[in-house]
Amino acid sequence: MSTPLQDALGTPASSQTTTALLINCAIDRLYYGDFLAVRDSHVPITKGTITAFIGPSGCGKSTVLRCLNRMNDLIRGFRLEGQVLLNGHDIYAPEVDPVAVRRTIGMVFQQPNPFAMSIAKNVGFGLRLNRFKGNHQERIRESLEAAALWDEVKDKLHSSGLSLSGGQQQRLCIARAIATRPEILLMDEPCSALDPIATKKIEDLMLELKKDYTIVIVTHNMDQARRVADYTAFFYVDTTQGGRTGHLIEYGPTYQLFENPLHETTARYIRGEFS
Ligand SMILES: Nc1ncnc2c1ncn2[C@@H]1O[C@H](COP(=O)(O)OP(=O)(O)OP(=O)(O)O)[C@@H](O)[C@H]1O
Repeated sequence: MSTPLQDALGTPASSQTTTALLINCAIDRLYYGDFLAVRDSHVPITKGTITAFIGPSGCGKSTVLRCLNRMNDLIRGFRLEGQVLLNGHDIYAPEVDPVAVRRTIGMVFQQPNPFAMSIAKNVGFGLRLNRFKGNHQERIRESLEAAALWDEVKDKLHSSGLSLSGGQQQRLCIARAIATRPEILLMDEPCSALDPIATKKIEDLMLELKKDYTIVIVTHNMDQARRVADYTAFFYVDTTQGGRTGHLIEYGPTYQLFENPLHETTARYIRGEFS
């Protein structure tokens, strides 16, 4: 199902990458119209790991996440100064089709958003869109199994996706996102609409999926970042002087960032002194 472009994006440009560095996100300045939303945020994403973006509201976590698969392109006035390299290839290069980027880098949103169609059709949606030549039923089953949902829905594959609980709907959306076998999964606060039991299931699922996918998650929940993330990036926006531009304060292995942060602002955030 891959296109030549996808093949190119998936192939490391030999001299530019190490095997572990999958995405090199180097945002110098990012604008929505005249508004400078994010500055100076360089974040590496390592293959086969979970990276968490944390920080107070408005610091640019979701904006930076959406840069990784060009979802911001859909927002009027969006402009990026910088580069996002996937396997050493600039995903913002003029010849790159953003749709192909999004095929390689899937996304799951804060609110579970199944389509108003059957469970099976939800998961098979991207397969139909991409004219997948393989066995659809088999791929749908594999994806539901990988999303830890198969046992709960195998007898009602033709029921509406909207008939599932919130946690099941979110796992359905994960199954839909992985059905086309992206390389990377972006998750924007995937548990914020879920209860603690459903949240635990999604966290367990993330740890399982990390064997096959590289995951980047935005979370407000610092305990969640500690539980699931190998690496954490802390963003901050200092609004006290009327500023509203978010930027990266520090990035590192999760245990290091939480146990021994380099910056006082990080330490204060982790101690819960502001949110
Ligand atoms: N579509 C948009 N158009 C204009 N400005 C936007 C848009 N989306 C976000 N912004 C602005 O960009 C800045 C960063 O927003 P973003 O949603 O990325 O932050 P965040 O850290 O994810 O916040 P939260 O934790 O509240 O979701 C904010 O000032 C926000 O108002």
